Amino acid sequence: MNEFDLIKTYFAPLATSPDAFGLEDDVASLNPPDGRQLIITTDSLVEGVHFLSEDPLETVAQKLLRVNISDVLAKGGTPWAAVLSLTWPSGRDVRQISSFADGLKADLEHWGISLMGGDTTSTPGPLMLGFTLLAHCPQTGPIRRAGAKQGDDIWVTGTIGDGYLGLKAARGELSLSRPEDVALLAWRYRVPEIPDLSIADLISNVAHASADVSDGLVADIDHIAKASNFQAVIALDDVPFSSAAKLCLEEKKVGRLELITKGDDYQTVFTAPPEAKAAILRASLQHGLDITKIGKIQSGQGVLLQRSNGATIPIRSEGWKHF
Ligand SMILES: Nc1ncnc2c1ncn2[C@@H]1O[C@H](COP(=O)(O)OP(=O)(O)OP(=O)(O)O)[C@@H](O)[C@H]1O
Ligand SMILES: Cc1ncc(C[n+]2csc(CCOP(=O)(O)O)c2C)c(N)n1
Ligand SMILES: [Mg+2]
Ligand SMILES: [Mg+2]
Ligand SMILES: [Mg+2]
Repeated sequence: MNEFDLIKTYFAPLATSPDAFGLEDDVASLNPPDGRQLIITTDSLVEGVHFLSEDPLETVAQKLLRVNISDVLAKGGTPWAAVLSLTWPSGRDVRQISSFADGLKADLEHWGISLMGGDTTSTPGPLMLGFTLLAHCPQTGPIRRAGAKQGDDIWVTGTIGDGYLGLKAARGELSLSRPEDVALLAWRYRVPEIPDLSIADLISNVAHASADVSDGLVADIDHIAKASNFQAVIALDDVPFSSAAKLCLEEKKVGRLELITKGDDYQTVFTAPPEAKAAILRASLQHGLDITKIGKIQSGQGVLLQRSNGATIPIRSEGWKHF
């Protein structure tokens, strides 16, 4: 199958918007929906850096979408259209593109995203995937990292640390008294859990500042603190962990500090004024969103960690850095 057959067979069916011209032209066109503002983000995945060579490509495709969708949701945006850049290793069986396309289709459909175009190349190096996601948000614009106010509560969706533990699990470096939890964690690494679409409206309606967690909970809260020129206090006892992560803590396979600093979570962390609490809990109940209050914004700089005895200590974590 040559490059053009491949695009026609696997990617053209994912171009559901007529403005993608069936992936048979030099460009696609876009008009944001009436009354909405266009937002754009891009994140790449590289074999051996973001996923393991032996990971099924169906899950790699889902991870590729989710690491991008998490940025958009955290800004109060609705995912809409996307561009895919595929750099295929010359030594990898091209038939694997079929599983990649299956994973892509599942998540594109789930999130209502049309593929608008892309690029296909080969390389003597590792598999590299670039994904650019276009989305729309209210005319008031995306919720920024800057904007947190003194007295805001800090909230986080889902649970923290499964991606980090899942990498150990996927590498065969984790054993637990419940082996099914090892398998579950490896799955979480390959297909990160991200909040439901309903988080976008909640963020738009109540958040002063917001970001997704990718580099690490502490580092990403620090981004908000820095951009907003305030200090964040995280109550360590309140950070939500999955039952598998709790088992890892009980069986001393990991420490809580590792879980909150290592990243690969893709949940949303946001700040909101205390009076928004009722609306947040209502949305959480109404949409089945899992949202936990984990801290406060106050005057000062950086991030403090509040221990069980109430004492606060500064915590510095740069999070994941490529160089
Ligand atoms: N090579 C680049 N060229 C232009 N802008 C870039 C480049 N790399 C990053 N940026 C921009 O820098 C800012 C921060 O990017 P970063 O990738 O750290 O954010 P993120 O996607 O939220 O985090 P993560 O990559 O860990 O998911 C964004 O505005 C991003 O568009
Ligand atoms: C094989 C393997 N080793 C390490 C990690 C951990 N990791 C890689 S990049 C990243 C931050 C987000 O990426 P970026 O900043 O590029 O968007 C994290 C936490 C992984 N996922 N897979
Ligand atoms: Mg990025
Ligand atoms: Mg990102
Ligand atoms: Mg981000």
